[in-house]
Amino acid sequence: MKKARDCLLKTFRRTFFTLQNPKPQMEDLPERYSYNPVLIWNPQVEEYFVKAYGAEHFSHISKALTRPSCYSCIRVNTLKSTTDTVIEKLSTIVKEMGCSNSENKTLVGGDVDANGIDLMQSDSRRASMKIEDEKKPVTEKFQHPSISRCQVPGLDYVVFVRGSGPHTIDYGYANGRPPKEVIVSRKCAEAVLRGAQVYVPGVMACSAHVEKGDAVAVSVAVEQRGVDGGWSLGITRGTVVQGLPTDPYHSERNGLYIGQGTTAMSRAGIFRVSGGIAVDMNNRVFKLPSFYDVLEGEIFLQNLPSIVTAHALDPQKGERILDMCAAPGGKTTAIAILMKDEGEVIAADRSHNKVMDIQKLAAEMGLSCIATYKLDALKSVNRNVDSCKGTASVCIDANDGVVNNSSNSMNLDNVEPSSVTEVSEVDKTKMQNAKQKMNGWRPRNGPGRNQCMGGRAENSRGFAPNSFDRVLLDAPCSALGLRPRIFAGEETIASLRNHAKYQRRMFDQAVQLVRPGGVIVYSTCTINPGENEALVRYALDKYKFLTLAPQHPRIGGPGLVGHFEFADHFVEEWLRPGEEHLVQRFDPSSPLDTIGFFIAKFSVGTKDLEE
Ligand SMILES: C[S@@+](CC[C@H](N)C(=O)[O-])C[C@H]1O[C@@H](n2cnc3c(N)ncnc32)[C@H](O)[C@@H]1O
Repeated sequence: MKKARDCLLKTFRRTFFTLQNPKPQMEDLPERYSYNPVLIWNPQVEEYFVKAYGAEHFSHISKALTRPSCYSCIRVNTLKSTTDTVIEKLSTIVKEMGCSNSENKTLVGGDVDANGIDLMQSDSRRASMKIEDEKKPVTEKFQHPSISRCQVPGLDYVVFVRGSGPHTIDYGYANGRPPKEVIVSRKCAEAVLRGAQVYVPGVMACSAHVEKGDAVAVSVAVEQRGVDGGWSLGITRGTVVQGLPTDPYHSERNGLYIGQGTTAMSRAGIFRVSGGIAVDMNNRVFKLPSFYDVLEGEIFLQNLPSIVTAHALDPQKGERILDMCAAPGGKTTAIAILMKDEGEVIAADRSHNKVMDIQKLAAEMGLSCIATYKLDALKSVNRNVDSCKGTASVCIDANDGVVNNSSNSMNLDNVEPSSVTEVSEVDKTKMQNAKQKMNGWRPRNGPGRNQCMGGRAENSRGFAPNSFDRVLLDAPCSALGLRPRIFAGEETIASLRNHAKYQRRMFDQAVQLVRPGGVIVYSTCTINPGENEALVRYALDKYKFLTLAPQHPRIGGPGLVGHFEFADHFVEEWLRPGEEHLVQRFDPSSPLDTIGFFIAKFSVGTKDLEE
């Protein structure tokens, strides 16, 4: 009887186990061990975007968002170097990295953008360059084939380095034996797809018996809808992966393998230590050369649309420019370089640490026309300094501990006597407090690294109305244009509308700060028309003295014309016919292969007639 029961149990276990853990079919494997994600959206947001773009176009955008651009875009600091020199230096670096030309060519998208502009030198041009090799200048001879100069007029200081992908990777699945695995968080995976390594905090789960030096297949666990309707990651950090369907998120991780790497520590180490590289990614689905920490001060890695934004602002030498949401300073430094470091670029941001980042970048790039301030963009206007061209601010200088009230700490020589703000008793007390605080901090902070403000960011209390020639509002946004993105479910219609409200309030401040005859440029890195075209509609309808201005260069596509009616009957108005060609919309699914981005440029007419 017992024998029969044992036998039955055995059969049951075998059957049950097989059902639970079906042997993977060989034909299923390429699909499982690949990178082919489907972006998850909130259903109402998806419906809204399908209405805006059409179903087919939106599915292309969704797909493009899951992948990184096929090239790195590098802006040369023309005040410190030349494009030729940078191309030569990068060629040496890329050669040392061992990137072969054939690899770099494989899956790179088209070179020609929607407007027919050849962004990079075409293959035929490269081929003819080889024939002409003897006659070429020295730089071109040393130019690596994956490196090219931007062909857009005015952007010849922009350099592209091609990457490649998606590559099919053999993860070593053999005879029903799955490879050792590491599962990482989504944020970690997105960084890896951009070229980063897997760091310890990003590892969620790992196979048993993983030792340092093991080859592992790296996949990503993406948030899933919970019973409460919210999104969560249902993996306890440290979970053991067995390569079986009983593993957490086993089926959900089909097609979410981002590459193979070598563990830099054992499984026990990964979950014991708090930092460091966990997996050295040496076989990636997307291969993009990483230029982190390379040619510091000479180059800046920046998305092409961000570079174009600085051009759209068209800053002129000697002008006073405000960058309202400036950190980490990519566009601020691009603007300062276009002004040949002559004039005044005020870079403000809400976050103290981020302001420090701008200072550091400006110092690295050797730019002295940039003054940084900690300031909430929603409180940028200070009517109490209306005769003043500067800012009412509490200046804290870590180098000498002196705390003063200044109108322009960067360049007092340029400030007219009438613009120096009088110091009230309240301000004096505040400054005294700040000074005491500062003295307490000084020993810890040491001397500052920035040429003007030392180790602390200066607090601004706002700027006088009409005190800037040009204002850039590169607004905080839903960032739904950033790539690569593996998950987009967190944004709802309500959260998208909140971003739009916040941006309108900031824009209202920008309008007050720019002088009549000046320029405002508004930009976002989102594909959401509510934060783009709808902001333009709001601006043009509310401020009759604003007009859309043409932008140069213009390499993005047209904006969206029309409107959308939400379930609560709120109607969101976009552009009107004729306006679409005055804005630039960078579509991630276009051959330009950039992030999703939007730029609008406004000319400011005579305000007093309309106000
Ligand atoms: C899109 S990023 C700016 C990127 C920057 N322009 C660049 O090119 O490097 C938006 C910035 O807005 C800042 N921010 C968000 N809310 C703000 C506010 N109320 N006032 C000022 N800055 C704000 C964030 O800290 C963030 O650095």
